[in-house]
Amino acid sequence: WHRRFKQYANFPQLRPSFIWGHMKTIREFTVKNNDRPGLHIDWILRDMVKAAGNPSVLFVDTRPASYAMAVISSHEVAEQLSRATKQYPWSAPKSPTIAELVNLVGHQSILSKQREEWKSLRKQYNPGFAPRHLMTLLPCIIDKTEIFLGRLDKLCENGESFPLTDLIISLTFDIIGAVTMGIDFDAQHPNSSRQGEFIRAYDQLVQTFQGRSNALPWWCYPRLSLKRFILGKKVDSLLELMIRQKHSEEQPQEKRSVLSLSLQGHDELDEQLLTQTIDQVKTFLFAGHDTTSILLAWAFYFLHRHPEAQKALVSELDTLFGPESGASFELLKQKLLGPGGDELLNNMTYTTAVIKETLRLCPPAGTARMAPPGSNFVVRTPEGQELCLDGMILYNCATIIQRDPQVFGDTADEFMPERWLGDKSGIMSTSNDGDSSIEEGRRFPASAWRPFERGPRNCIGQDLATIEARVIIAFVARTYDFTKVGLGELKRDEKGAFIIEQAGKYRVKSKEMYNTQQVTAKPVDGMLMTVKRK
Ligand code: HEM
Repeated sequence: WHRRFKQYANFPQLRPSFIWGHMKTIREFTVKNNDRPGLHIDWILRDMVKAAGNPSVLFVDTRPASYAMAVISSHEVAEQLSRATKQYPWSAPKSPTIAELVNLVGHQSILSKQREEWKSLRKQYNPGFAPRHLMTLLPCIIDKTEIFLGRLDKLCENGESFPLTDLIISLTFDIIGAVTMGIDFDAQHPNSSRQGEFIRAYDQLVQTFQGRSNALPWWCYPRLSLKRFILGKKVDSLLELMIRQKHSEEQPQEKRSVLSLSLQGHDELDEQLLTQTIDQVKTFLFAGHDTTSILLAWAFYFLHRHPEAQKALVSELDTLFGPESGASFELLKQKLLGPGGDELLNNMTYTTAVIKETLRLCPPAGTARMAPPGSNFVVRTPEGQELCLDGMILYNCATIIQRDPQVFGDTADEFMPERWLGDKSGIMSTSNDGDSSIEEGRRFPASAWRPFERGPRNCIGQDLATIEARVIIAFVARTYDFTKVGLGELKRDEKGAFIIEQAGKYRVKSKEMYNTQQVTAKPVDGMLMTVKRK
């Protein structure tokens, strides 16, 4: 109890219980939100931070079930964790809670490795994410998008509602499968029972994470953990077969795929290389499809809800690609793959602002770090307090940070892509490490937008994700109209028209959409929609 009531006693916090720390508080705040079952932990933490008077660091004690935690809700403090420092040249160490994902990403994953081991992996895979190389992936992205459009057309014909996130997950999985391994997983096969064994096993594995907090240890749910373990092993053995096959091919075509980069320079595929490769491939497959699909599902919902944003987006696409390309897949494909295609993509400023604003409001992922006990890792809060974070899990809560009214003003909770338009310095850039001030050409401090996190351990796939998102939006936004069904459905007046409320958005019929936890933050009902051709 010394630790509970002495070590972190000076930290801003809600009143802890003698035995359960803040576990009971979390439960109380969860119950207060029981009209939103399965609500993502970020929203519970947001309420707790508000109740504590909005401190930039909130102490949340989840011992004995897990660790003591510092919830970071200020971009200035978040930046002190993610930047390179003398003490931590590659930013503060990753949190041990990442071990919960071991069946999904493996023990050797680039996500969890530290120091030199991580650095050499990052160096190994960087060439696969260089901007010039990414542009060579455009034909593949477009081919897979064509299959997706075919699936949307079928849904237009039958008028049935469907979870948009699932449909996009199959698309982004097909893309990342091709990019990572040079393999066509055919995840978009219309008949799911005829999909390959790998896709089915993988899907079952991901399902075991539904509705679970990643912060609790495996022994809190032993049966589920066993199921995860078995499915994880099955996925590994299927990947092993594919990797062996690729290794035996004389000349891999995709020289910069994650798989080729893993095997480069190795004639022998020994056990160590095999395990290492399986783990990296698994990591990229997961990190590379799930988050991007969440981004797109929310982006289409926001556009459905915000008619002015939808109009501005369509107008940009018409201006850049020509209005006739809105109804013709081939024409748009030619423009994107023809000379100047990359420039057109780069000029999709409004589309990029839509992506940026979606990721601000609904960040699919975040980062958790840990300051080892005795490391004397001290941060300075904007309030001028110095806090030693030793022994704590440090959670940069992007959902809170990116909705900070001190940065984004009264409209912090509103979807307003325009807010990014005056921002001249590299609209998606997360590379100016360590800077939490407002530099020239920016309207907001760079560190206040961190869906890909920042610093040396920022997301390696961020440019790929935004290229994918731009291409998919370009093909979809002028051809299809999505309509939300169920939660977050829009209200109509007696003439059947949607009703505008303040901030230029349509009013919802009853309850707002929200995110739930499934490793990442996913729309609770999978974003149930119907779709029509315009
Ligand atoms: C909208 C899409 C995406 C979002 C929001 C996102 C977000 C993030 C975040 C927050 C991190 C830091 C995680 C941590 O510190 O634990 C991260 C790391 C990572 N992401 Fe992404 N990501 C996206 C897309 C992708 C894609 C497309 C790929 C792969 C092709 C990818 C691969 C990775 C990898 C390998 C890391 C670990 C990097 C390292 O530690 O060096 N991500 N991502």
